[in-house]
Amino acid sequence: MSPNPATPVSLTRHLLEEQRAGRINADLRLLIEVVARACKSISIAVGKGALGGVLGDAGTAGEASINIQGEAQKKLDVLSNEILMEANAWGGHLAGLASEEMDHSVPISDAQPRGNYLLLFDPLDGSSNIDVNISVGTIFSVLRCPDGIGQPGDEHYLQPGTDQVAAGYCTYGPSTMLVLTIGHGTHAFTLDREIGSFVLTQRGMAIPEDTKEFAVNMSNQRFWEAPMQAYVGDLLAGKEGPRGKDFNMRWVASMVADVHRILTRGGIFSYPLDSKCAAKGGKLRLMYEANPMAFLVEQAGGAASTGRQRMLEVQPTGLHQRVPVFLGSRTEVEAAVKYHAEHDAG
Ligand SMILES: O=P(O)(O)OC[C@H]1O[C@](O)(COP(=O)(O)O)[C@@H](O)[C@@H]1O
Repeated sequence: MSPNPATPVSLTRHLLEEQRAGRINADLRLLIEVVARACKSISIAVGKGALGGVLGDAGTAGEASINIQGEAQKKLDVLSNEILMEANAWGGHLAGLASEEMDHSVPISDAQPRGNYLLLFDPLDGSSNIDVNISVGTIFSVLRCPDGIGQPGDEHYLQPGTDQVAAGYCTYGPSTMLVLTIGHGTHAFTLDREIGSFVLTQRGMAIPEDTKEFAVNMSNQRFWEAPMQAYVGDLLAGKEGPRGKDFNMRWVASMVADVHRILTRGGIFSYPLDSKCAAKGGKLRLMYEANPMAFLVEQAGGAASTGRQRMLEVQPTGLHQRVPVFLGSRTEVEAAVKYHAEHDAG
């Protein structure tokens, strides 16, 4: 439902109304505001591009800077991580933070103001698209810090996605948009650059049940498991095939952009298990990519699965754990899961 443009609702007002309704407390409300402000700074840096000297690889003297994922970091990966760390370390709402770009979580020190939440984030998603001016984004997830834990360690973040109290992403594209859930629907805010604040532009996003659009990196097809080969084979067979309808394909290779399209008009996004990433358990990370996106998608009436399990019920075993991902329009995710179940049933 599109809000009344005559009375724009800022993110601050929206969150205050949620607090008045007893759906969020002041600490979490202010934490989300801190993350949103950091995303505004990242949006400015991304928007400057080459003019800001932020394109290209991080690292010095031709030495690439490699992160815990074994990936060469981009300058914007490092800058975005620093912006989020700095803003949140002094926000006063956290006990600790964890990032795709850092080996281990970082507890808030006694010298800094502390809170009761744990923040996990992918500071800049879609890194392969940074230098070619295609939409990228920031993804975040918020958990409670277990009671009585002064200095949280990595093990305290290993909570299933159902324990998230908030999740969101910010996409840096033609416009900068923040998409957010606190467990009462999924809502989209657009950054009004003139006034410098996020304004509610879509309240209660709803993913269509059915779809004719799928998103997957088809170049990995030969590495896929048999059920995934069968599932996509039937999509490509179109209306002459067992699915009885034609499907279109899209792949931006920035999860935030692909998921935003799906939250806006439906579809299914998948990054399945393949023999290239099988040893790692998948390509995408559970804690700061799959879980926050799954929470947003479910709150918009969609579904999210590993292909074999509801994503939000996966018990995490590692901070940078990877999982297969299927999310989007409910009936289509159920269809993909059914191919895996039938295959596994032999
Ligand atoms: O390069 P591929 O195989 O198409 O994978 C693209 C996927 O990898 C990602 O870029 C991984 O995220 P990072 O850029 O944060 O590492 C996703 O955004 C995207 O969906």
